[in-house]
Amino acid sequence: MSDQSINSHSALNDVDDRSLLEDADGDLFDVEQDFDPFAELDDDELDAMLAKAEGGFDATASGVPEGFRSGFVALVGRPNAGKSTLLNACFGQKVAITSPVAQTTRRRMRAVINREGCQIVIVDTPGLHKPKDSLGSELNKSALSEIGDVDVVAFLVDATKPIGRGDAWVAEHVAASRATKILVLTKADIANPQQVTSQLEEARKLVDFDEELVVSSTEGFNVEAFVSVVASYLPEGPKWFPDDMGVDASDETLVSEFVREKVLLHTREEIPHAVGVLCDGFEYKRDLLKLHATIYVEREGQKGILIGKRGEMIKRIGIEARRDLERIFDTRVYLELDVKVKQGWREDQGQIRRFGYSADE
Ligand SMILES: Nc1nc2c(ncn2[C@@H]2O[C@H](COP(=O)(O)OP(=O)(O)OP(=O)(O)O)[C@@H](O)[C@H]2O)c(=O)[nH]1
Repeated sequence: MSDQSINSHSALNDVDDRSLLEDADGDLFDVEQDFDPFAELDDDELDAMLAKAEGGFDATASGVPEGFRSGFVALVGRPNAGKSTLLNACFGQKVAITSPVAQTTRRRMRAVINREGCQIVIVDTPGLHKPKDSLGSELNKSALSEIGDVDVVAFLVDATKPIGRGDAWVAEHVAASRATKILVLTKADIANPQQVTSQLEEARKLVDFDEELVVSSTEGFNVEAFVSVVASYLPEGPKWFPDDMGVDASDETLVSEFVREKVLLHTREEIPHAVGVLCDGFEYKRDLLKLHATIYVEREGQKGILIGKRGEMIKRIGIEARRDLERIFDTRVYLELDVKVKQGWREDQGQIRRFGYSADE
């Protein structure tokens, strides 16, 4: 479907739509966040997992080739280090949203990647930072909880930004982990050789790394090398997930995240941080996927900016989000957006949870 035909049908583009303009003080919706990593396993796989937990993995019994490796790697680092971009590059498709805005990632996302002889679950975490509100504390909690729970921790450091106190603080947590530690210097394509050398030297002072790699996720440089290095440190084990497992985000989560990414890309200053998105309508009608999402901001002024002059901003956000969603769901998409005000939601644990941004998700 062309933009023109979507334009002519979607209420998204109808800025006189009352729902876009009315004041909103209703409660947020509950989001379904019910990913159960074990729900997909059959009895044999569960048995193999239990055997492993009890101290032994029998490759023959589990049906995977001798020497097959599987496990979890967490990507951690400061906001903007390039964690989500590396996850997308390893996965081979954009599933985690990315933007130049710090703290883009608010939900831990796990993506299953399969390569010859191994299955790796890559865990993207929110950037670790000094929290300014309850939302920030939740994001840190979520990222830190992963460090203690995986086989490998990849500490991502931006090659172009001098290592500072923030990195040192992240490094303390990485150093304390019992997992294998890999230093990943990111954005090699825009760093000069001196930056790379000095960043590596500085990072080595922070943690005793088992391995180090310089990568460019956007250029695909050393992405497969990263996968191979991670795989070499994983324990022998079964395929925990079916090959087509993909990511642990629900369809509704992907919708709300891709809408939020477009908000981050097109707005400035406080708006990106004040925005929370919920997908509250998801319905297939023959070959059309009908979606509805509500964008929550904290103040009336922010709502006005988001809608824009004659609705141009919200229209742009909707068109770009729809394009991504058509690619992800491989079908035509009809997307409606509302903008509502929810004052002070970033200090409200209940709302943070309903958006799916809490550490317990
Ligand atoms: N040139 C270049 N830019 C990159 C590379 N990796 C990431 N970026 C850019 O850096 C910015 C931040 O990338 P993200 O992947 O969103 O960073 P993140 O660590 O997930 O950020 P948070 O969600 O804030 O924790 C985006 O604008 C990316 O396009 C790279 O290899 N090269």
